[in-house]
Amino acid sequence: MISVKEARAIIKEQVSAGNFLQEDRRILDALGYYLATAPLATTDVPGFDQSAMDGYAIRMAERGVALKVTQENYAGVLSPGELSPGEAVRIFTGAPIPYGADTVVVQEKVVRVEDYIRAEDPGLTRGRNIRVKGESIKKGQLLLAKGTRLTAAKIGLLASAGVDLVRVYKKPRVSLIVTGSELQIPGRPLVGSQLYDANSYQLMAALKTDGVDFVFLKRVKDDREAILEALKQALIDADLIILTGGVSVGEYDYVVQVLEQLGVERCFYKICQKPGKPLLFGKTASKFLFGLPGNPAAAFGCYQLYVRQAIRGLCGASDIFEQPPLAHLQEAFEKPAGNTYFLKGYFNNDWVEILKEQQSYKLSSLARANCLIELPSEASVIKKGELVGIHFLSQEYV
Ligand SMILES: Nc1nc2c(c(=O)[nH]1)N[C@H]1C(S)=C(S)[C@@H](COP(=O)(O)OP(=O)(O)OC[C@H]3O[C@@H](n4cnc5c(N)ncnc54)[C@H](O)[C@@H]3O)O[C@H]1N2
Ligand code: MOO
Repeated sequence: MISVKEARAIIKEQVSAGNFLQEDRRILDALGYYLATAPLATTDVPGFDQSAMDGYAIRMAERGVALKVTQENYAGVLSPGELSPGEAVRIFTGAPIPYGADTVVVQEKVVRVEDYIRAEDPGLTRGRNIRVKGESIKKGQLLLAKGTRLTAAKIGLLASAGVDLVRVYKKPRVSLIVTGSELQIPGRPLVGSQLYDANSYQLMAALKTDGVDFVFLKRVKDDREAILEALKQALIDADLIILTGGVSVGEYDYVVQVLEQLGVERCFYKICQKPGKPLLFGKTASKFLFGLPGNPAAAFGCYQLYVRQAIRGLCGASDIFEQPPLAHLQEAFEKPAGNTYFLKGYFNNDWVEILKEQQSYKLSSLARANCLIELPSEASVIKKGELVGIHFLSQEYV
């Protein structure tokens, strides 16, 4: 059995050595992807000197003088035109500054009588309300660093600088194999000692939340041949295989044996942690595999703590298994030293509460949780108010 720290180090090392395939994507199809090369601005932003306000373009030296409005510049106008002495140009936000003008006075600070205006803004200074060409971004400038994950705001930045294609790391295709002869699909009646399959649903949903687009799902009975066939197929279909159930020591727990038969190298099996002790991590030449324990809260916890980080790594993230944020523990907790505990928790305002019902078959507490609290292996008494690491669960925000 290995420690949590060792398990993290092994996954990080293996995943970082993975063969990262790249592809070009349109920026709108690249949300959540990691950049494989740094995109450069195709243009200056702004591309020309332009007005930041609705008002009048003037010469600063002619402030306070009656000026004839000779022209109107709106955003998108083809030519900026020219401003001669004694003139003003009616201008709108985003419109080009006419040659000869050096200042824009906002319309609220202008007195207009027919075709004449007078700028009455004592605070006006030269260059006011003008966005200068290239002030925000210079043509050829590096917009985002390699390894950056594309978010909505970053996609907006790329678009503003004229970038339409980006080179990103391909996301892994995932196969999810859910084992268990006792499993029934929600919506169908339970027979005998059947129970509803929660794992495939929670993991599919988590993968979706985490931006994994290609997931093949297969449910199989605790049958050696069926597991073998499902795994053979998964090794063809996917880059990452996630199995749930059948990783323990029971008579019907075939996963470990079948993996050996298929030549999957076992990187580790069993971690000094609770829950999720029987977690398995393996690899072939180009694929990775996790065997998650069947108990649903343990399976979900192992997904959040390990699989999700591996997926991030395979997507090109370099910051996997970073130190988790800290929170104050709301009440004291005692545990035996030697195992890392991951407790279902609720974080709020710098404090974290340990939820009732920590057993790994109980999902109502997991559904209330927004994080897992990490209590280190060596600790046996953790006092109220002590700082502990918290791992936020995959969540979508609206
Ligand atoms: N003698 C020992 N027994 C067990 C040990 C051990 O060390 N020695 N470890 C226990 C721990 S901890 C866990 S976790 C489980 C892991 O067992 P498996 O991964 O082999 O999982 P199963 O036996 O298939 O199932 C465990 C439990 O979870 C339920 N389950 C399974 N799949 C689903 C699903 N998709 N949706 C909902 N519930 C599911 C299953 O019915 C069982 O109740 O082993 C302990 N035993
Ligand atoms: O540790 Mo098991 O993974 O408790 O349910």
